[in-house]
Amino acid sequence: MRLAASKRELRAAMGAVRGSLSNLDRQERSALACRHAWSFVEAAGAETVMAYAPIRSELDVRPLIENCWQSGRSVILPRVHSDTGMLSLHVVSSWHELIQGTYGISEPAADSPELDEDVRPAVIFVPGLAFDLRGGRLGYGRGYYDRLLAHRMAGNGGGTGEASTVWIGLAYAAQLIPEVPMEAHDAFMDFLITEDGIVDCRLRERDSG
Ligand SMILES: Nc1nc2c(c(=O)[nH]1)N(C=O)[C@@H](CNc1ccc(C(=O)N[C@@H](CCC(=O)O)C(=O)O)cc1)CN2
Ligand SMILES: Nc1ncnc2c1ncn2[C@@H]1O[C@H](COP(=O)(O)OP(=O)(O)OP(=O)(O)O)[C@@H](O)[C@H]1O
Repeated sequence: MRLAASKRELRAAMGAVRGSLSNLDRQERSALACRHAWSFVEAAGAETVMAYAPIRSELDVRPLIENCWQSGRSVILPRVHSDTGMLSLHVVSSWHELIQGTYGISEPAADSPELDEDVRPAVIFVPGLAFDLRGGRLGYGRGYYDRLLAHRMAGNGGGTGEASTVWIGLAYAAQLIPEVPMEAHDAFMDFLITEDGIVDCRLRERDSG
């Protein structure tokens, strides 16, 4: 399928772009992006924040996680279930609670209590290889976040009366591209945050497929 092939090529190209930033660049840009993200969390009054434990050259979100802990917010990290393709969500209160999991990602241990299905984080910070200004996202190609949206956050933003979760792509500005090829199942981000600031993607025209 053409779309799958172009996503595959884009993954390789954008992985190389992200990996070509120097360590110092990545550190400085991550710190700036985390500052923007932190002001978002505070302004939104978000008390439960889902993030990720960075791998490879992903934007280092750890300063944001530590800000959340210091301010008494709850931080949620996912655990990968590669057999089902699902993520379980767990509250984590220190780095010591994490173990080395699937794909080398630090994650809550198997005996860490799982959040109930109906608990929705106020915001979710999502890593990726590339994003566009409509909120399009390219990940590693296993569909974990797409499935999280489909199974756990169905009706997100759909006016079900429950507070909806805000999805935020967190990336270096170098990862922004004109258009990520999107399929029907792909999750759009509500906002993008980079070292340059915060972009609201919600009002941009989206057509997927
Ligand atoms: N830090 C971080 N945590 C995350 C994600 C992420 O992108 N970053 N995920 C976002 O979904 C989920 C994990 N998804 C992942 C999917 C594939 C690979 C990966 O390394 N794939 C290999 C291909 C080999 C294979 O597929 O078995 C690769 O890219 O080389 C890593 C994470 C949940 N946690
Ligand atoms: N809701 C869903 N239910 C079942 N399979 C899904 C769902 N969403 C996506 N998938 C499958 O997951 C695979 C990867 O999707 P995609 O290429 O969009 O991944 P990605 O968003 O780049 O990856 P990731 O979220 O792991 O970083 C596809 O084969 C797709 O069919």
